[in-house]
Amino acid sequence: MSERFGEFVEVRRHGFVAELVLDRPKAMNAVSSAMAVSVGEACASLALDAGARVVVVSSSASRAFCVGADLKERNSFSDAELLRQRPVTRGAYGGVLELPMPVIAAVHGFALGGGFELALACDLIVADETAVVGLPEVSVGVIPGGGGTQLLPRRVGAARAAELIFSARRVEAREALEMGLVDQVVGVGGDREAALELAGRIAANSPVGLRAAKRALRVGYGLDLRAGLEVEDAAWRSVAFSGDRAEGVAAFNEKRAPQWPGE
Ligand SMILES: CCCCCCCCCCCCC[C@H](O)CC(=O)SCCNC(=O)CCNC(=O)[C@H](O)C(C)(C)COP(=O)(O)OP(=O)(O)OC[C@H]1O[C@@H](n2cnc3c(N)ncnc32)[C@H](O)[C@@H]1OP(=O)(O)O
Repeated sequence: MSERFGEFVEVRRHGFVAELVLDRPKAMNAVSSAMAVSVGEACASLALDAGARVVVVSSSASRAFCVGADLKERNSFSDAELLRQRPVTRGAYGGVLELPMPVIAAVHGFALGGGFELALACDLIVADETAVVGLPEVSVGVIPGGGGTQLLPRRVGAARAAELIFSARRVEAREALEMGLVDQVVGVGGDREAALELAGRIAANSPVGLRAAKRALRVGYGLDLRAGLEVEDAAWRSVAFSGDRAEGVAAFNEKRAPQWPGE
């Protein structure tokens, strides 16, 4: 089953895994205003989809995951149009970042600028050997505006994030893995399959638990330990009396696979 969101985004279902496909291959998924709107709409729909336990963000473009903001479109923008477009693209990136379930980016080819920021907004990044990532914005006179200045240091530390953003350099797959910019590197063309396989393994777990664990990880990160432990306690209490917990414990004791109620 699949659903289109505008011309450039498709959502496909694989059981409890939803795949959000960036589908503007002729422009290497350059993020135009229309595409940003569609990404935001698709995320708003997925956020309310209890059957989507895990989301994979993939690309139909052969050479790229996403090459960032559409510089051709932006070249035609007046200052007013650029400012008007900002909340639209914030909606797209915020939509990915705020998805309540685990999100995995499947990256091959170029993931640059806003394209890498979309991947950084995901929880995990699976790349193939062709992946080339980076935040080159200062080389075109801007700065990472899709969360990169905040998300990259959380992945690789302040100094490495500074080096990558200041130098605007691209990083190929193997070095990206060593630096922690991506979490897995697979053979050429294997990123989507590997991401869907990982998503399937994660989706076999409690959907209630997965969403609570993501909340604790996201909200607690960056807090001091005491405040972080309070966030974890609140997340624990949100699942302590859930149907999923009851089912999980019963299934373990009855030596059978759980059938998660998802509530
Ligand atoms: C996380 C939640 C928080 C929310 C906070 C707020 C959110 C706000 C959201 C803002 C959006 C993000 C903004 C972002 O930070 C800013 C940017 O992304 S700036 C752009 C960054 N990207 C780049 O700099 C990449 C530019 N492209 C290249 O470097 C090269 O094209 C390439 C990708 C390395 C490929 O090089 P080549 O193989 O040599 O091929 P070509 O260069 O000839 O390109 C082929 C063809 O594609 C066109 N193209 C490539 N990139 C873009 C692009 N970014 N936009 C538009 N078009 C692009 C290129 O022009 C060629 O076209 P042709 O000449 O064939 O017509």
